[in-house]
Amino acid sequence: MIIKINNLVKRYKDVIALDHFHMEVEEGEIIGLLGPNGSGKTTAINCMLSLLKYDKGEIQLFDKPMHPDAIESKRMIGIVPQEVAVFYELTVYENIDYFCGLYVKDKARRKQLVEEAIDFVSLQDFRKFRPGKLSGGLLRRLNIACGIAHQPKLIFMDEPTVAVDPQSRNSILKGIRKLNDAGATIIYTSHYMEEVEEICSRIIIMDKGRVIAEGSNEQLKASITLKERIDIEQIELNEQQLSEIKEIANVFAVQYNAHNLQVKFMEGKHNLMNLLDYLSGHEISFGKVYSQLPTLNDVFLEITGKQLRD
Ligand SMILES: Nc1ncnc2c1ncn2[C@@H]1O[C@H](COP(=O)(O)OP(=O)(O)OP(=O)(O)O)[C@@H](O)[C@H]1O
Repeated sequence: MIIKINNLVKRYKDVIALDHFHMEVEEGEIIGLLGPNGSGKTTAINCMLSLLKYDKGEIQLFDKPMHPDAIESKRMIGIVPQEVAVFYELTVYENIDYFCGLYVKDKARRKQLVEEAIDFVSLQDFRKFRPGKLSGGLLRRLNIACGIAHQPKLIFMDEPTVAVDPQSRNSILKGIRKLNDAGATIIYTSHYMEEVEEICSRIIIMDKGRVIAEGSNEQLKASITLKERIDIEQIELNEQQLSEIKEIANVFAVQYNAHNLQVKFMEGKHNLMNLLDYLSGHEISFGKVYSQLPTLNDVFLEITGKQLRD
């Protein structure tokens, strides 16, 4: 087991940042830690890395208890922090070389690793640039190169795509898959559900310091009642029509305001057809119609009653 966490509790005075948090990670997984701002993702990572003291619980990395002096374990870990953490007076090459040098003392080996990291994040043309001259997306890529140059087995990435342009974001996500293909286990925190859906083999959803659901993207979506959501714009309905729509097969929730209708369906077939049949049978006119499958936001909403993102 690469990570095993039991009953982790972390308080900041009155705030419970982690409330009996648990997590188990096997080699080769890409785990998505998904939760709204303040749900405890960064605190969980910082506790795992022994950067933060915690009040209660056990943390094992690589089957050994984790503590601040666990040098052997730390050598096998790469960290890409949320805030870009590089030296502005060093060049791209020197930054990566510095971070790699914390773990790899052999100069020839390090040179090779630094070159590989530069290739990996496609910063070949910028190796002599200082960070101040790089765009936001390139800086993020440098941040990643600094975290992974020593070829760690376990990589923590804390919101690596915040504030990057779509092109850099795609290249970061592609890079994460490549690292995983090369054997790294990855813990990826985000509040962007689309990214987590795209790259994670398993997703752990957090709220208020607790794990509220976990599983693959498909398992999580299968676990909720909602299976299809139909939105209809520019529609005029009276109370009676609304209660009749509630009686259509598989409907379990109906919302209507400002001439917009949203109908939620549980498992079943022909939902759109049944709804449109009802509307045409009652000569009700309407504008655009959208049918959507559930998202991870729906999973979060059904469990907590609130949106994943504000
Ligand atoms: N140094 C600190 N002092 C006091 N409270 C803190 C501190 N760091 C975090 N918290 C609180 O702990 C809770 C968890 O915060 P944390 O940063 O771990 O969440 P997060 O899920 O990583 O959020 P974000 O997506 O915004 O980074 C929040 O209520 C936060 O306000």
